[in-house]
Amino acid sequence: MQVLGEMIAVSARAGRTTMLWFVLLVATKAVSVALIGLTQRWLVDNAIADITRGIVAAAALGAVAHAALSVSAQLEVHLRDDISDRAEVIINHDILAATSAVPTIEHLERPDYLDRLAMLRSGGASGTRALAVSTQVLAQTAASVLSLSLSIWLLAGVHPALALLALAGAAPLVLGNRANRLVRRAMDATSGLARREQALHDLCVQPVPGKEIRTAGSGPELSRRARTTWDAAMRTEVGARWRAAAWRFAGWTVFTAGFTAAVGVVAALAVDGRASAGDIILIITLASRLREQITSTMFGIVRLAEAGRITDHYRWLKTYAAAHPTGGDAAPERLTDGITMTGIGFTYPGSGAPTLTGIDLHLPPGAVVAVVGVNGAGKTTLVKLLTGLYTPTSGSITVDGRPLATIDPARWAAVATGAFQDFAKPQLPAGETVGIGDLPRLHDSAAIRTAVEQAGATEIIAALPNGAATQLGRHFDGAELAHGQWQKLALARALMRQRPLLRVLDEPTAALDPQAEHDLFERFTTHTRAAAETGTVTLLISHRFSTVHMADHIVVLSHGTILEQGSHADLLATGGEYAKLYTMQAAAYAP
Ligand SMILES: Nc1ncnc2c1ncn2[C@@H]1O[C@H](COP(=O)(O)OP(=O)(O)OP(=O)(O)O)[C@@H](O)[C@H]1O
Repeated sequence: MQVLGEMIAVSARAGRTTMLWFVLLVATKAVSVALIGLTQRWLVDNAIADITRGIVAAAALGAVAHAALSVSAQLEVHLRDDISDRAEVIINHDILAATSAVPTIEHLERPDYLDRLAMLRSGGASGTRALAVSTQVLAQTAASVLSLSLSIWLLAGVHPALALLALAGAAPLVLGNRANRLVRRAMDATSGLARREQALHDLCVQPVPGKEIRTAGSGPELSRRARTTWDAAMRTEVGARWRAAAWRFAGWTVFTAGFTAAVGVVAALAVDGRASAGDIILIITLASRLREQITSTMFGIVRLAEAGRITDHYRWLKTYAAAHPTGGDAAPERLTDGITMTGIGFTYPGSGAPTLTGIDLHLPPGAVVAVVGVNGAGKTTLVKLLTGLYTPTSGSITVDGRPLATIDPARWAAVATGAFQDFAKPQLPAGETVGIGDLPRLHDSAAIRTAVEQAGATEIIAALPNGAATQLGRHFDGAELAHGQWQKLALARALMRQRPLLRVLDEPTAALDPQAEHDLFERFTTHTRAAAETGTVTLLISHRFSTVHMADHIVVLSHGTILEQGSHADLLATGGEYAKLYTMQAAAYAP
């Protein structure tokens, strides 16, 4: 019932008046078929009885019924598509809003969420279109049922046994429904495989991974895996389709047997003189239309079932978003006490082992804190918790003594900024690529210039044919940049907010050479200390110790726990893990 309510609500939002006109049209079409059968009977009976006025009236009424049928059939398609197009825009907007409304990114890494999103976005009749057209299909199906019922009622008027055609007619509906359920279940069961195949396919055909795949010569193996995955999905789907076809065939066999029997009954009645010539015409007209009426009813039910499935995913997404309410307190304007993590533990959803355990860490205001550790130690995960992209499984994070959980995620995001190792390459004009780092100043060219300068990207913009106005990226025939140049722009984006409370730099310079990284961080730390009145905490993750040693405080992570922490000098003096790694790297870089 809720699914039905959701379908109707979407169409009402797309156009209430157009929808009412549409319902009126399909009802007219449904009644026209019965009227055509009746007028033909009157016409024939009046012609045999030689009643001129009756012939004229039946012919006129028949002509009106035919005209109503063809006009409503034409307009029906136009109105249905018009409402569906508008509804589809609304649905897509809702999906995007529901996806981006969730302040954490957990859902974007959850397979069940991605499966539902993939099914919704699959396009065509099995995606959002199915929902967009659902109310119109509902009205059309109701009209088909009405038309079918009128036909059966008229048939029963000639002889009650002819009403049994309804039973025969129900067979394709019932068995067809069973067939559709089979196919639907198979499609749901294979959506994960389809996503896996798509991921393998993308690896082979997209330019960035394609380079690596071709050099390694792993293309044939990946294609083989994609094919195996595809075959497995297809086997399940094709098997289900064959079984569904068998059920449909059985349904139509029952109907054909019933139709043959009905023709036999009418022939016997005519021989006995209990049926008029008009009755015979009526029976033939209606019975021949029965097949079309049953087909459209069945087709309508299939599409409604599909729409129900899609509506269910759509409602799930909206409920998921609603379960992550936004709102909360304002973030402080400046930090006086800093950010504190107490007893933090974190396990990724669906993962058995914790990634972080027992993290106790104080990030003082105005400090530059570096986090080091081997790959997989949990550095990025720590950043995800501090920026609010994930919620800790245990423990608490406080900002100037206030729990981060009570601060509005959107307002916390507005005072945090970050540059990440897996940075985005927004294909926008160069200035906007940087400006989106602080939306209110998207077109503030002075602010953009400053951020670009601090990120050491001035020369990159200057070399573009139209400077900051140059469209970037190949998707839109724009200028393409080198990977490291894109990374510098990502860094500039993170610098758009000049006075954040938290600035996260998660290996944002991995594509730069060590000297460039060193110079950049020197500028950064100077800048952060200059902005001391805001108390900005800068959290820096880097594998390069020549950069790390500039930090005020260094945290060494290992297997999700803090191994040691202190200043560069303290840690060297302790002679622990940090001292070992630092000495090793210094020796490797020594001339
Ligand atoms: N989305 C995720 N779902 C499940 N596990 C994850 C996810 N992201 C990371 N992990 C796991 O968490 C652990 C820590 O990952 P994290 O990215 O925090 O490490 P890191 O120290 O930043 O590593 P690197 O230096 O390579 O960037 C890894 O074992 C990784 O497999």
